[in-house]
Amino acid sequence: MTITIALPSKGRMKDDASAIFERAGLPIVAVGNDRSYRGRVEGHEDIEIAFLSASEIARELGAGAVDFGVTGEDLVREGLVDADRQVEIVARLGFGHADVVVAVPEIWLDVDTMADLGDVAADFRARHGRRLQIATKYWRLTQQHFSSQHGIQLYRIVESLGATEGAPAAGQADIIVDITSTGSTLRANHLKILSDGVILKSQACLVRARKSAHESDPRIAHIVDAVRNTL
Ligand SMILES: Nc1ncnc2c1ncn2[C@@H]1O[C@H](COP(=O)(O)OP(=O)(O)OP(=O)(O)O)[C@@H](O)[C@H]1O
Ligand SMILES: O=P(O)(O)OC[C@H]1O[C@H](OP(=O)(O)OP(=O)(O)O)[C@H](O)[C@@H]1O
Repeated sequence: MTITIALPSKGRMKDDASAIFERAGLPIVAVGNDRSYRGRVEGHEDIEIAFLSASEIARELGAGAVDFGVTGEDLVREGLVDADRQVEIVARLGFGHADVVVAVPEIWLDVDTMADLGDVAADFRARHGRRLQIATKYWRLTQQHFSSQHGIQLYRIVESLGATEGAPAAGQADIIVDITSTGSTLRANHLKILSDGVILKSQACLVRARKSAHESDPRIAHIVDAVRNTL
C-alpha cells in the first residue's frame, strides 16, 4: 500500500509544512516541475505526496482518500462532522496560528460576553424586526459555539467568503465569526472579541485519517514519530 501525505500546495502554510518533513528526515521532492501537484519523499518510493489546498486537505482526510495531511485545525473541525471520530490530530506543528473568534462592534459597550450576546439575540427581533445576523464562513463552529455551548438559538448565519470583518459596517450582518492572528483587521473594522468569544485556538497540525490498516503498518508509526521528534 502506498501512503499518501497531503500538503498545502499554496498559501501561508506551504513552506513550513514541507520544512517539517525535511527536518523529520523525509525530504519532499516535486515530481515533474515546480507547479506539479504530486511529489514524493526522497528514499521512500512507497510514500506519495499530494499537494492540495488547505481546506481540500481536511476534506480528503475525512473521505479517507489520503493517510496524512497538514492543515489548520480550524479547517478540520469546520470541514468534518465529529472530526475526532474521523481523524486523529497527531501533532500541533507550531505555525499557522489563528484564533476563530466571535467579534461584535466596539460600540456595543454593554456586550462583553456570550451571555450578554444571548440577551441581545433574544431581544433582537422585538427591537429590529429580524434575527441577529452573524457573518462567517465557519458555519459548523459557529453553530456549536452558539447553540450547543451557549444555548443561543435566535440568530441567522449569513455566509461570507471574504472580507468578513467588513460585513457589519456594510450592513450585511451584525457581528462576525472569523479568524484573527494579529488582531489588526478586527481593530481596523472597529470590532472587539468577546471575553469568552474564542471558539478555537487553531494552528497547523499533522492529521491522520483513522483507517484500520494503519494499526499494523510500521511506516505509519515511523512518520508519526519522525514528525513528533522535530517538535
Ligand atoms: N492571518 C491568517 N489568515 C487566514 N488564515 C490563517 C491566518 N493565520 C493562519 N491561518 C490559517 O491558515 C489556514 C488557511 O491557509 P490559507 O489561507 O493559506 O489556505 P488557502 O490555500 O487559501 O486554502 P483554501 O483556498 O482552501 O481556503 C487556516 O487553517 C487558517 O487558520
Ligand atoms: O488578525 P489579522 O492578522 O489581521 O489577520 C486576520 C485576517 O487575515 C485573513 O485574511 P487574509 O487577508 O490573509 O486573506 P484570506 O482570508 O484570503 O486568507 C483572515 O481572513 C482575516 O481577515
